[in-house]
Amino acid sequence: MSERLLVLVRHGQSEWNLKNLFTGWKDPDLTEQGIAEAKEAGRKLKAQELVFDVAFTSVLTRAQHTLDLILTELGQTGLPTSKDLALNERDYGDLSGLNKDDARKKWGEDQVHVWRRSYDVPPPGGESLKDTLARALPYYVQEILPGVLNGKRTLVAAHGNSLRALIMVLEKLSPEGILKRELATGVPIIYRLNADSTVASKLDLAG
Ligand SMILES: O=C(O)[C@H](O)COP(=O)(O)O
Repeated sequence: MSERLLVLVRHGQSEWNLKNLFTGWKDPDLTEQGIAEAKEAGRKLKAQELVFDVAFTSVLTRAQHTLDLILTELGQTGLPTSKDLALNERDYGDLSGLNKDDARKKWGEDQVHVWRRSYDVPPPGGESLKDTLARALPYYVQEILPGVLNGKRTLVAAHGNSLRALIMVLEKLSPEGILKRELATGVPIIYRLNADSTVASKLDLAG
């Protein structure tokens, strides 16, 4: 029986994470720390003796660069990889490029938290987590999940909110449950699925 392996990893720290700017669909690369985090993610996956058959990432540089660094650490460069906008970060709309602390000063702590973590309240001109889920979930169901269920060991390098959307489905979290869920940069989460696509086991490689 194949193992139905699905590993999710958020990209390493980006230049705009470091500057504390809303990023969304803007396309900064990784910082030195982000590069180190991605390499460390690769080393952690290697220590778990994981080998992959396919990879998926977004069309944004920070996720693709993270994937490249992980695959290099694993000695698996050249792995068949699909890149799709469906896995992009949530579009932060008019907030993109603004400093998160400046936004809190302007709109208040609570409003900014609602924009960043609520399920269905979009930031001005941008996507809510629900909107993000509406484009990430069909891609997961149609492009990623069938391979996983057929034994293709799968690595997904994407973004805080596109992965929160998938995690909400995988872990059957409520809108209240996902509100509190934070994803650290460069920390792989290893899922093994049952044949019915529910989660059989989960291992978070934090720390
Ligand atoms: O797009 C961004 O700004 C970050 O990647 C994620 O932002 P968040 O922590 O506000 O969801």
